[in-house]
Amino acid sequence: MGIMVQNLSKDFGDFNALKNINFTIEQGEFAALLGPSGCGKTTLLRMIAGLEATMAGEIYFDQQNVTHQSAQLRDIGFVFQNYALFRHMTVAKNIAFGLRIKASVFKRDSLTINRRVKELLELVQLETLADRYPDQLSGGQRQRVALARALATKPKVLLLDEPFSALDAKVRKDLRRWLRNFHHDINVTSIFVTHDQEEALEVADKIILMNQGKIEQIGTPEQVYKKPQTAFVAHFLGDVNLLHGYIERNQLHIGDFKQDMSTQGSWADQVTIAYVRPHEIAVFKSLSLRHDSNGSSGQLVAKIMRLHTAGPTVFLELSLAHQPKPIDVSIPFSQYQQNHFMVGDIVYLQPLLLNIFVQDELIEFMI
Ligand SMILES: Nc1ncnc2c1ncn2[C@@H]1O[C@H](COP(=O)(O)OP(=O)(O)OP(=O)(O)O)[C@@H](O)[C@H]1O
Repeated sequence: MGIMVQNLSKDFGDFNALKNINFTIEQGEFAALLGPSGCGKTTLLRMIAGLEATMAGEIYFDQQNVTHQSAQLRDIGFVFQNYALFRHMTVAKNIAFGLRIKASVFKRDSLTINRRVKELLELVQLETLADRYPDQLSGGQRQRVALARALATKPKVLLLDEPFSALDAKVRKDLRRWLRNFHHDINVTSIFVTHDQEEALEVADKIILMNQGKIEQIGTPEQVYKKPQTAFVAHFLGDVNLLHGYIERNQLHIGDFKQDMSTQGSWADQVTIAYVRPHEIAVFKSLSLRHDSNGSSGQLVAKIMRLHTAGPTVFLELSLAHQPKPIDVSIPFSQYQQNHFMVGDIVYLQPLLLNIFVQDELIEFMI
């Protein structure tokens, strides 16, 4: 089932928690609502579920307007942050719970219910744990039971509110990979709330990135990561370095690095801020005077202040002339070995991908 949200707003007293939210999620898509704490993700998810009243705007499931429909009628499976399993019930009984409640509606007898529970246990790969109680399970297993329970009645939409937040980092990582594959198999339209950018980038087909009750950007993980439309998105999605520069006569200058901007139009002379990710900077031991076909020339001169290796990657902290703060660059270990980089070395940098902003608006994107 596809979901469409139109002009949705929500106030709590004087506080404007959601401001004119618009997006669509296609049938079978896995969307992440991503943003910092307090940006309105849970409120939005609860409104889609029908657990929070809508003040302005509309919610459609396929073509049907469900804005004022009760949660029970929306045919939704919900997985919460904390597992919310019944402690006095076994895994199988927890999963069967929703089915038994709805048994009269679905005309299900015990045999049908047991068959469905078995099916769900297989789906979440917990067949052998049917008779355990929640206390006898790991956090990851409990969350899989919660997922099976949410899916028991074959909902058309699955909503997950920070489903992994109570788990430790390793289990969290394993479970999100598992969920990605699992979603691929079940193909239920799903929305997943998280404040963890890595999680959203790894799991979701589509990311809806929010900040202070508004949507900053919607796109695939690759689009939001590589083409952030606002400075907030660039900052929020992973490590970025900030480089101060200026445009003069249609040429961008950052230190000795220059980029011709005239192919993209005509630019007023102005100060700019460019964002570049640590792995999107090439590091050279000696100065190269080449002019690239994309109109860039020159390199940024930098000094290695610190370096440390972490498995296959080496992290360099570099200070640059005319830049107020040092920047971080990551390179493959093999390149570090070949070049014998050492603290105190002077090196030459070439940005491979720059996002340039003028007063928080993205004006240019290039490779
Ligand atoms: N019932 C309520 N009454 C008043 N304010 C509320 C209520 N529920 C949420 N808020 C406020 O609305 C804003 C959005 O809250 P929400 O829980 O949706 O954020 P969130 O992005 O899910 O945050 P988190 O990641 O911390 O869970 C917050 O500032 C919160 O304090």
